[in-house]
Amino acid sequence: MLEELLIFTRGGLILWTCKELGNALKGSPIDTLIRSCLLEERSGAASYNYDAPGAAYTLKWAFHNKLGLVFVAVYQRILHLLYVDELLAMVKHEFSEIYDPKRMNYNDFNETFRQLRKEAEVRAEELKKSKQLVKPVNDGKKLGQVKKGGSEGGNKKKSEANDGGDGDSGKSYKLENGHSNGNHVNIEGSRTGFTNDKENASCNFGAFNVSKLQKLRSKGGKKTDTVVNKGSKMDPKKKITKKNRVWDDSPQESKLDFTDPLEENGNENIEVVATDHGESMMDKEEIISSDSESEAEEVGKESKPDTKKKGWFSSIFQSIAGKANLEKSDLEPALKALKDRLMTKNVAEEIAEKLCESVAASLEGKKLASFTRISSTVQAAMEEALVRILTPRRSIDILRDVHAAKEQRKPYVVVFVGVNGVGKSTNLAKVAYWLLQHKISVMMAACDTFRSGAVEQLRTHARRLQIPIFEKGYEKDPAIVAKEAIQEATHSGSDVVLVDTAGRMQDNEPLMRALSKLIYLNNPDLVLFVGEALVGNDAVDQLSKFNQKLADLSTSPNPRLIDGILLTKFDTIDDKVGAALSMVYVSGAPVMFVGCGQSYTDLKKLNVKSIVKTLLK
Ligand SMILES: Nc1nc2c(ncn2[C@@H]2O[C@H](COP(=O)(O)OP(=O)(O)OP(=O)(O)O)[C@@H](O)[C@H]2O)c(=O)[nH]1
Repeated sequence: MLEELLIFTRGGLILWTCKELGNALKGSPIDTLIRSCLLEERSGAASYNYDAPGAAYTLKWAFHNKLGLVFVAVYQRILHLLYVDELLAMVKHEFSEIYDPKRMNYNDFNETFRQLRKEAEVRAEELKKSKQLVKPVNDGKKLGQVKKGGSEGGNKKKSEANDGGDGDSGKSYKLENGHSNGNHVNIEGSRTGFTNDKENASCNFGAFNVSKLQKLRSKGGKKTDTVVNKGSKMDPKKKITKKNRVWDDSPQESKLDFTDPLEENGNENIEVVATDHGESMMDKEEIISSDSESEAEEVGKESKPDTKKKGWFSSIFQSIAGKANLEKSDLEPALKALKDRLMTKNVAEEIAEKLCESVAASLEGKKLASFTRISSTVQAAMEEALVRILTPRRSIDILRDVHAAKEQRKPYVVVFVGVNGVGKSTNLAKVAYWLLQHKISVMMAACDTFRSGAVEQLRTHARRLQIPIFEKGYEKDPAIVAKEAIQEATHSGSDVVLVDTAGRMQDNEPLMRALSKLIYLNNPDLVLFVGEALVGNDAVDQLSKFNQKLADLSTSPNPRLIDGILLTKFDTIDDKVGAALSMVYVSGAPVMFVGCGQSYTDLKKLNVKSIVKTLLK
């Protein structure tokens, strides 16, 4: 049986909810759907599963993009209700007929809904009996015309008035009419406002199971639910060919700098480095604009419309110039091109696909007056989505947290994890250097007791930086070494312990188990995943499996997962910046540092604006 049907605006106002349905919902499935799925550019998924204690729900949704409305149905997963998609389409159609942005009370919709539900149930029953295949309903135009047989377009004036409604995002969802949740849901339009809630929810996205990780990340727990997804399969053999990769130290003429100096008010050394890099960055930016001037102008808010020849986007939309409303078929070619473009920038295929599905879902049915507006609207929607994903949902201010730990007389502990050779030790040393510049005392803990030479490598960094190192040689349990290092740091009054760990492949179960133990035993303040910016689809595999293994192999009921990402070798990737997007999308963890060279000062912050611009170029 259907548990809930809710209609709200994209701005967050609940317009109508069915009071007759079922019992009060357990947990907060709708809040979680919005936070974990709709606002994270995962709305292209077919459905969303939510587990609360004593209940397992499936949620389905439909958008009326032109009117800025969202329709969500919730039902018990066990029931496999066949009519929900049809019912949503019918409700969408009928409600759009009576919707008025100025109107607040829709009690008269109760009776309409009752009829629609009855009709949908009867149809589903008939189909079941006759074993016919359920035909998809297109926006309720064929079915459920309980009153008059209008269409979405029948509400022109109202929809125009509401066209800008999307900008309202950021208000709260006020649950009215005694909605069963009985609470207010704060939906921030920007990820910066999100808290890191622990929830039993997830979204499944094809083979690499993003949703599971999403759930694990937010809950910090083990598998609870899955989401049905029509989605595509990721072919692990399919690799993106990378061109012009440079491995040596020589600066590359055409490479880009997508980073910000680590600290605006940083120390002299970092500022000097930043200044040097700033100059070269300007050069590089100039190279980009002269390479593809017309395309670059289409990207971002600074772009000037229609001053140059039409780019790839424009040509794709030529066939639908002048269309009043965007339909899925209109969007498909453009989104296919967008997906390919993202993949050329090293975005993992699965991520590119999901993003395009989400953008399509947000644009379908939107009223677009002219060719130019179609182009810019699609581009703007993708740009917004990318910014939203890359902008950290919560700030992790290491310096502030270090001082807070200091006040409690305990060291702040960071564990560096990742696959082999990505630059863990080198970038650990860079972070140590950065902390020293902020007058924070640092101790290194040599917990790579596996690879020969690893301890000596770290010792060299410690000597150069003149900081203490805690080491116990090789073949020791790294979890115990880390524990002793933290005890030592507590005694000696070190502010921070940076724990180096052995590189390990995400599928290496014994080593992953050892890492899980290290994290469980020492409960670090920050688990930093060090990953190369050079990877494409592998980025997803590495990060998702690290998270998965940390969750599965932990003995704790609330396992710790990756808190942040340190992206290395950014100086070698030219404009193939997609790994940053893939990693953040798949883990939800922010990129906290970017390694962009082999000296201690080569550590920066990610410049989201620059990355987005490059991804869309
Ligand atoms: N160009 C460039 N090279 C880097 C960067 N960070 C690290 N490297 C180089 O990458 C190589 C591997 O670095 P390590 O720090 O030894 O990597 P690791 O992850 O500790 O290696 P394992 O302990 O074997 O897993 C070294 O040659 C580093 O100089 C970076 O940001 N840019």
